[in-house]
Amino acid sequence: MAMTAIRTAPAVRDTLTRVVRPSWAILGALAFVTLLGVSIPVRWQYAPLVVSILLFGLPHGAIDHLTIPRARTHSVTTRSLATVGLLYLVLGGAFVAAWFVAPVASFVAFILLTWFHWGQGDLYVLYEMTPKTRLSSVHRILLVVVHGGLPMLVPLLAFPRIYRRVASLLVGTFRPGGVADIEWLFQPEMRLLLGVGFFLLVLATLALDWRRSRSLWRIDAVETTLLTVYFAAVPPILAIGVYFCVWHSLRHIARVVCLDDASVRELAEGNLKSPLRRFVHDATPLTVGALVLLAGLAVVVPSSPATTPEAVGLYLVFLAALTLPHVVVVTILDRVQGIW
Ligand SMILES: CC1=C(/C=C/C(C)=C/C=C/C(C)=C/C=C/C=C(C)/C=C/C=C(C)/C=C/C2=C(C)CCCC2(C)C)C(C)(C)CCC1
Ligand SMILES: [Fe+2]
Repeated sequence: MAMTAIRTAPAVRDTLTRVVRPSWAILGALAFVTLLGVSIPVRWQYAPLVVSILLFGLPHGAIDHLTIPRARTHSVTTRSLATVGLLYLVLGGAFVAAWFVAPVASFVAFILLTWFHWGQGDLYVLYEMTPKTRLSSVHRILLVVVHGGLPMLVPLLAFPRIYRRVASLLVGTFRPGGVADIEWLFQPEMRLLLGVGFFLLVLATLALDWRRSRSLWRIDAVETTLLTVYFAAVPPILAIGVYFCVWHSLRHIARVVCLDDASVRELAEGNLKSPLRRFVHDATPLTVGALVLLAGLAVVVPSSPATTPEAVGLYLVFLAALTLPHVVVVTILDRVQGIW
């Protein structure tokens, strides 16, 4: 069985620790106040997703065109830029077309793709935080399945009605009432089956962690428990919005910032400003480019959004289209960095 361990500079690990700890604190605090009975008005629950358009969320993918050359320490050329542009055009365009033709299947594909992608993001962080640990491929796959499954599956188990409403919003933009095709997914028997199966996978993963490395086990147990409680307690639209910004996107931004040697040096000296300024400089043009495309999508969909939930639904469809090429870039990055 293939075993992998990646090499990590201590400065990279320190940078990741700096973003991992606040993400634990923020999600933990939100879960805690929710469990105390504090409820956030529904209108405000959309705020983190709206904020993610400019902060963390959209920008985290807006440097995809620079990521692979940097990871390979090659220079960025017109050809490398054109390749990423074409990747986005073909895969992103195909996914948008798929929403028009088969909205229900596209929704399910979006959930499964996000499941993989958010899991792969966490796998990288676990590797970096425990750099001498070698993991079998089965163990890596289980970590991806569990970490991606926590945000995608726990809300389905805990808040099936809201999950269904979001599904209906996304699918309904293209085919009103189409969500009826996946009614079975929200039934108690199905959720019980998925919940039990997932719980067994969590136990198997933690058992493998324990055998392989106590520090991996500690971090994984903390993250798994935290994310389970968080997604079981916090209303899903709010929970996913905050997670997307301060967990997934922030970790990815830290990862790509650390591909730049000058930034790593500055971070080691405690200089956070310059690497951050460079990131904003690199990510701004294509964040703006993506916003223009989002505005274009709002015009061509069959029912243009008229309310905040509908606008957020359309933004999620847009993210789905960006996710496919983004996942290809991150998967190549995983390969270059020796995760797979
Ligand atoms: C480079 C480039 C560009 C840009 C790009 C970008 C900017 C990217 C980004 C990317 C991104 C930014 C991505 C993202 C992703 C995201 C995601 C993946 C999400 C998901 C989510 C979900 C799936 C959710 C859902 C839900 C809710 C919300 C609630 C309830 C429950 C549920 C779960 C259903 C352009 C095109 C301009 C051009 C070409 C090149
Ligand atoms: Fe991502």
